[in-house]
Amino acid sequence: MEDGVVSASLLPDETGTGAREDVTVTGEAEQKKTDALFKTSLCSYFRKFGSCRHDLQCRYAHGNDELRPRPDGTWDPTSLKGSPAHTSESQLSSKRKGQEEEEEEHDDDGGGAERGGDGMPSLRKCIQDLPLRWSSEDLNKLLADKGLKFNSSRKRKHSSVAFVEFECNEHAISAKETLDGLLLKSKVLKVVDAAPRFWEMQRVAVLGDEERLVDPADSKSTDISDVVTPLAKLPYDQQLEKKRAEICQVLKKLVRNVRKAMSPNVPLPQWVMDAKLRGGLCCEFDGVVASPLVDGYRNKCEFTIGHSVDGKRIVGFLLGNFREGLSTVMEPVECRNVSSNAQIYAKALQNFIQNSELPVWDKSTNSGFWRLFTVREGRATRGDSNVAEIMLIVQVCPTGVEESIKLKEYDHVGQALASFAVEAHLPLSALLIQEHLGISNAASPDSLLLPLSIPQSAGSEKTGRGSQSFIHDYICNLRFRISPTAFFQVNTTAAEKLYTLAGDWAGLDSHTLLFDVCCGTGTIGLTLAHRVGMVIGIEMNGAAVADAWTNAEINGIKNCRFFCGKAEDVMQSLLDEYLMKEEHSNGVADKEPKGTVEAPTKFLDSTELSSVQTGDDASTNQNELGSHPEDGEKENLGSGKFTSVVVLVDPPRSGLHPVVLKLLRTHERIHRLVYVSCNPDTLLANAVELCTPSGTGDPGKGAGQRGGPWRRSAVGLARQRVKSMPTSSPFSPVKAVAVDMFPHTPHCEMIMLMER
Ligand SMILES: C[S@@+](CC[C@H](N)C(=O)[O-])C[C@H]1O[C@@H](n2cnc3c(N)ncnc32)[C@H](O)[C@@H]1O
Repeated sequence: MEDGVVSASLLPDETGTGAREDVTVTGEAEQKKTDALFKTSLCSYFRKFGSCRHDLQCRYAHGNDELRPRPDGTWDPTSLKGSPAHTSESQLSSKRKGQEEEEEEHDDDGGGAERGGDGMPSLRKCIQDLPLRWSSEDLNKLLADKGLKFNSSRKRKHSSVAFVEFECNEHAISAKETLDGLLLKSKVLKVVDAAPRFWEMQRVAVLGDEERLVDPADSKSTDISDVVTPLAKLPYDQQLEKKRAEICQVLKKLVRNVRKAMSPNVPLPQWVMDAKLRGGLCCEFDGVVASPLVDGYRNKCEFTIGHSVDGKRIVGFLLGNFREGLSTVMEPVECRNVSSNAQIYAKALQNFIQNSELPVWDKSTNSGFWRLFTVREGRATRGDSNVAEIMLIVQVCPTGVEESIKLKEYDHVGQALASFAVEAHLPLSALLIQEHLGISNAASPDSLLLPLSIPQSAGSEKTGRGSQSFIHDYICNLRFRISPTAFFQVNTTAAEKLYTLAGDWAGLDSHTLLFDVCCGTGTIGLTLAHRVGMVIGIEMNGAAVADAWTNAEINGIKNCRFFCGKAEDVMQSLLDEYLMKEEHSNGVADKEPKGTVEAPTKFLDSTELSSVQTGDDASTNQNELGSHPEDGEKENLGSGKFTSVVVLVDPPRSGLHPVVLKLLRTHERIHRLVYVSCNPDTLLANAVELCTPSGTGDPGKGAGQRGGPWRRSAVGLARQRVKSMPTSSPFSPVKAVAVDMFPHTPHCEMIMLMER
């Protein structure tokens, strides 16, 4: 869900999949060594703490000695070797080398402003009133022109401030003397010490993909609400206007990037030629649909358990990204997107944990017990804003805790939360412990989930001792079961608007075969099932697939099939199977699509659920839970009645896999595509691959341009990849709309209809 930078818990995309990539696994060490990027970046843990548990097997360099150049000959820009100062002097004599070794030592012990403390001038300076258009490169040029030496600099476009770190007082003082008061483009520069907190926040803002710069002059910006909901201070209509302008830019960029990707001898598609008539946009844009609920709209919040600045145990949000040096957690007060129920439960758990003997997770040592707290809410009926069901998930790391102590603590926390629910008259339907041993709090969907019993008096729906492992919500008049790790849109009422629009644009009828790619619990496909011949849902999370089958059953929907697997692995065979069925008059396919498994349709109790979640072979589940119902019916559904195939994709923030893009491009039966996206940047990149006409030139050409792939933007990579796309008819963007699913944050969901 939302923002890697602020807190993993609040990113729009809640795939719940994948632990951090930078976690080194011993067994992979050899393979990593052959990786061209092995040891080409500095290890952040080693840099900060002087050691790293992966030791020699770490894929990242422990200090500048170990650092290797990148395949294009450049150095990690955060390293001394990659700093502009070093680069400009790297050809220097061996005398300089001795100095460099000294620098490395400083770098490895965490150096920086701390050494400038104790009354000494800070080594981290904030330069104010710089030109807004300047990037770091412009700033570096100024520093180099003035002969100033520095370790690193950060300047974002559209910000008037920059941060520069110096190696020693002498360099810092010299920079202040040279730059403070300097007249630059009719502004007088000001150089001040960067306060550690702002330094950290700036690092986070600069490295994140959000426009979330913090003005050091604004003391209020230490407020966690500024980090979690940075737009909250703007009136809502201005937030919508800001998002509208940003989406317009994306729509313009599609035109520019497709033009750029095309070779000059290929005629421009009509939609590109018509863009001028639309003010540069690639297609009609229907603006941004407002969220029906603007405050407290989130039905899911993930709270980090950690320490406040003064060492108090807190259940709240991280001030920034730990890798960027931030591990402070602040209470979620005044975060306008968080519901009151979530705030209340967070406080309740915080009270419990403050008295617990077990430690909270410490990111610097990767040890501790209490880690993350998730609150998920479901409404009683459609349109009803009353929350009827709440699921609480407490994530812990039980490593090193005696079994009996651990179980006692589970019991205690369960009792405490259940009693609190009764006292506070709050619903409590599901209460689970998630055991997770990884370094990052992002547990994989197959981590162990233990349902705790909820006493009779707690909870509004489930009574008696025992616990269910799911909650329910309503979208477009349908009831949905939601498992702990399954994705469900966090703003339910806005999701209804999104799904309705997507369905209206898809041009559906009873002869349509609808593919719902990345279907989660089946929400989109099931809400549109009555308008099509058949829905095929594809989803990689097994628990979500089980939910989707159950949701079809709860709502009496019979024309939907859901498959568990990665779209890139299973979509081709599903298209083959279901379209082949249509071609064969008996409509029966002999084989299941390769690598796919239809999930069980039966309701799962918590034991069965955890067998799905612990990654047991889903076919075993199918066998254990009985044969697939409606087998006979399934054979009839495809028999020659589909006159159109529509694909609706709703991928995670990273967008669609190249295999899926190629399949969409090359499958001759797919003429209409509805792309639902929570990340306009990846939609843009994917649309470049889908919409650029074939014949764009030599695939090898340009491969070496602008450094290696790690230096290119997603859209730059897409322009490159489109050159190897097999000759095929391109899609044209037809119309786009955005739906504001995330008021007060910079995020926005959008839909683009593409046809050919
Ligand atoms: C943005 S959510 C959309 C879910 C659903 N359409 C909804 O609105 O509730 C993306 C979903 O894609 C799934 N997913 C991520 N990568 C996938 C892949 N490669 N193949 C299939 N599903 C994937 C995630 O598990 C998640 O459920």
